[in-house]
Amino acid sequence: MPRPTQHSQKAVDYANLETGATFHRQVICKCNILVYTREMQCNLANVEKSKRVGLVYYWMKFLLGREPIYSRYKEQLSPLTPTEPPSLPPGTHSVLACNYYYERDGRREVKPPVGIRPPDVRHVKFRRRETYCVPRAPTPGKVFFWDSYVTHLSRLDRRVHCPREEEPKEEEETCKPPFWRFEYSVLHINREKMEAGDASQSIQCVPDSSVPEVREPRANLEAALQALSVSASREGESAGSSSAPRANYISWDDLFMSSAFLIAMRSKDPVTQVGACIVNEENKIVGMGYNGMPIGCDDKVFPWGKTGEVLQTKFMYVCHAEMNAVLNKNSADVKKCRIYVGLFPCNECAKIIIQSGIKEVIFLSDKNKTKPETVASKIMFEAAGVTYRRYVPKNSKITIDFSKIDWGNMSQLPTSPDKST
Ligand SMILES: O=c1ccn([C@H]2C[C@H](O)[C@@H](COP(=O)(O)O)O2)c(=O)[nH]1
Repeated sequence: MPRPTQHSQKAVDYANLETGATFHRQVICKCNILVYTREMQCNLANVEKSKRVGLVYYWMKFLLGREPIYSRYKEQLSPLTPTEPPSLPPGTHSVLACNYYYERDGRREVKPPVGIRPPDVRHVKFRRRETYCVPRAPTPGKVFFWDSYVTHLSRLDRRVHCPREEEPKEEEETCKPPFWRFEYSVLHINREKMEAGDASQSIQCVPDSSVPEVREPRANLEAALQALSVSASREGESAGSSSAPRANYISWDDLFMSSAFLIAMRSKDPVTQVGACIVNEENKIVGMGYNGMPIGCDDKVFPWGKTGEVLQTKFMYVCHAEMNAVLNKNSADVKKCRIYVGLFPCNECAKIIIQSGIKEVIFLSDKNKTKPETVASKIMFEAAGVTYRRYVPKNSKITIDFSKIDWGNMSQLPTSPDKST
C-alpha cells in the first residue's frame, strides 16, 4: 500500500471533513436536529463566551428555536471536590428533630393520616326545596352539642326573629354544620304562637319520613325517659320488684365525716385520734389521713406522752391528720376541695389547708377553741376566704357491725336468677 503523501493526507482530511459534514446533513435530513445542535453546543462550550456570536450562534438559535443554553457545560460546572461528611450522631437519624422519620427512616415507614372524614354530598330538603350540599367535616377543638335541643331552638329563634330581608341565604344555611341537625327534618312553625312570643312552642321539628335514614328524634328519647320515671315512681310495689331507689341512704356529709372517723381508728395516739378526708367538687375522695408518726419513725419507739421534757413528748414528732391527708392526695392538687376533720385544725394545719387551696373545712369537735392555735386558725381562715362549719349529722348513728351482717342474704346485692329452670 503506497504511503500517503502530505498532499494525499490533506485530501483524506478534507474527505473526512466532508464525510462528517455529510453525516451532519444526513442527520438534519432525518430531522434529528437535536443531535446536531448538541454537538454544536459542545463545540461552542469550548469557545469563549465573548466569541459565541456569529453564524454558529444564529444557526443554533435557529435550530433550537430559542436562546442556546451554555450553563451545563464545562466552565459552568462546579469542581468535583469531596465535600465534608454530615455531622450526625450515631443511631437512628429520626431522633433528630430536623430529620422527619417519615422521609428518612425507611424501616418504619409511616404514612401520613388520610382524611378523617371525606366530605360527602348529602341530599337535603330545605323549605320544600331539594338541594345538595357538602357539609364541612367536623374539626377537632370545637365541641358541637349534637343532642342539644337548646342549640336547636336558639337557632330557630334567630331565624324566627330575623326580619325577612335580613334572613341569610338558603344556600349558606344549608352548608353550615348545625344544618346536620335539620337535614332530615321539616320545620313546622306555628305562626300564632310565634307572634304571641312563645318561641319554644311555636316551632316543632318533625322527622321527614320521605328520607330513609332518620336519627333518633329527641322527642322519642324524652318519652322513653318519662316512661322510666313513671315506672320508677309506681307505688305499692314490694322491695326487689320496685325500680324506685332506696330512700334511707346516707348523705355526702355523713359519708365523708364517717370516713374521717373510720380512718382515725388507724391512729396510735392513746389520747386523741384524728382523721381527715378531702373531697373534691365532684364528691370524690382525693385524700385521707390520720395523726401518726412520720414514716421511718417507729411508733413503738417514739413517745406518745404529753408531759415531761419537750423532746420526750409526741408534739415534737407526730404528723397531724390534715397534713397527712393533703400529702396523701391522689389528684394533681386539692384546689377548691373541702376537708372533713374530727377536730378543728390547729394553726399549723390551717396553714397547710390554706396553701393547698382547700376552700371549706367541716369539723365535728372544737374542743380546743380557746387555745391560741385554734384562734389563730380561725383568723387565718377568715383572712384567706376558707369557710368552716360544724358538721351536723343526719344519721346520729352509722354502724357497721360485721357480726350482724348476714352474708348469705345481703340486701344490697341483687337476687341471682335461678339457673335450674
Ligand atoms: O389539727 C390537729 C390537731 C391535732 N392533731 C393531733 C395531734 C395529736 O396526735 C393529737 C392531739 O393530741 P392531744 O393529746 O389531744 O393534744 O391530735 C391533729 O391531727 N390535727
